[in-house]
Amino acid sequence: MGSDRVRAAVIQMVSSDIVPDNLRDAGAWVDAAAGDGAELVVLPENFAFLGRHERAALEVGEPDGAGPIQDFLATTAQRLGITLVGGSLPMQGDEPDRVRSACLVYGPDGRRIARYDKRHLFDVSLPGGEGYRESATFAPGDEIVVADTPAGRLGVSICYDLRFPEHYRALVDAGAEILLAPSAFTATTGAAHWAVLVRARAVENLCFMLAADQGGLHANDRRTHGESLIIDPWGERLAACPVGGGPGMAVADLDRSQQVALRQRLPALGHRRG
Ligand SMILES: O=C(O)CNC(=O)[C@H](CS)NC(=O)CCC(=O)C(=O)O
Repeated sequence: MGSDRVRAAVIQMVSSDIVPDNLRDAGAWVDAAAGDGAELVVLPENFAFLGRHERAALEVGEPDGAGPIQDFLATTAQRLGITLVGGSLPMQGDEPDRVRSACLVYGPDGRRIARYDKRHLFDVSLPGGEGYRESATFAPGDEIVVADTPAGRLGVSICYDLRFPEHYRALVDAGAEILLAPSAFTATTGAAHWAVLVRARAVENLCFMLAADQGGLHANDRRTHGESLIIDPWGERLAACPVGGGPGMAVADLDRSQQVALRQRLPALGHRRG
C-alpha cells in the first residue's frame, strides 16, 4: 500500500440498452476521472446495459472471462493504470434462462481481481404501480466478496443490497475498508431512502462508501435517482453528483489514516454483542 490517500471517483450514467454507446460514454468518464488523478473508479449498476425490459439482459449476458464488456473493463483499467469497478453487467451463471448481475473489479495491470454476484434481488411493488421482478431474469449470488487492490480492501455490494446491513457487516468482518455500492436506484425510492442508506452503511461500519448511481430518464421510461456519493467513515459527504442530474462524476481523496484514527477513538466495531 503506497500513500495514505486514495483518490477515488464515482461515475454517474444514464445507460441505455445499446452496449457500444454505453461503453463509449463510460470510457469517456473513466478517462476524465483518471485525468483528474483518480486511481480507483467505480461505474454504476447496469453501466453497460440497462434493458427496455428485464428479460433483455439474457441476450447480452457474457460468459465468465470473455465478452465485449469484460474486454472494455480490462483494457481500460490497464490503459489508465487504475483499479476499475464495473458496477454490474449481466453474466451467465449456471441456469440456462437466468443470468447473474455481477460486479467485476480489475487491477491496474488489467487483470480481474474479483467477481461479486448480486445477492439481494429487487422484487418490489412501489406505490403508483411501478413494479420490479429482478429474480425473473437474474439468479442471486451466494458469496460475500472482498477485493484486495492497490487502493485497499474493497467490500462489494450492488444497489438493493444497501437495504441489508448484515451484508456490510459480513464485508467488514472480512476486512473491508472501502465499501462499493454501484446502483440503479429508482427515483421514487431514491428520493426517500438513497442518501440515508448510503450514509448509514458508512457510519455504522466506519468505512468509506463509493456509491455510483444511475441518474436520469432511461429509454425504458424509468427514472433513476442519481446523487452518486462518496462518503467518509464519519458520514461526511466528500463529493456528490446532482439528484437525477444526468451523467457526471464525483472525485475525492480518501484519507485512510483518518479512518484508522476514527476506528481507534470510536471502536464500535469492537463493541458488538452478536
Ligand atoms: O430500473 C432498471 O431498469 C434498472 N434497475 C436495476 O437493474 C436494479 C434491479 S431491478 N435496481 C435496483 O436494485 C433498485 C433498488 C432500489 O431502487 C431500492 O432498493 O429502492
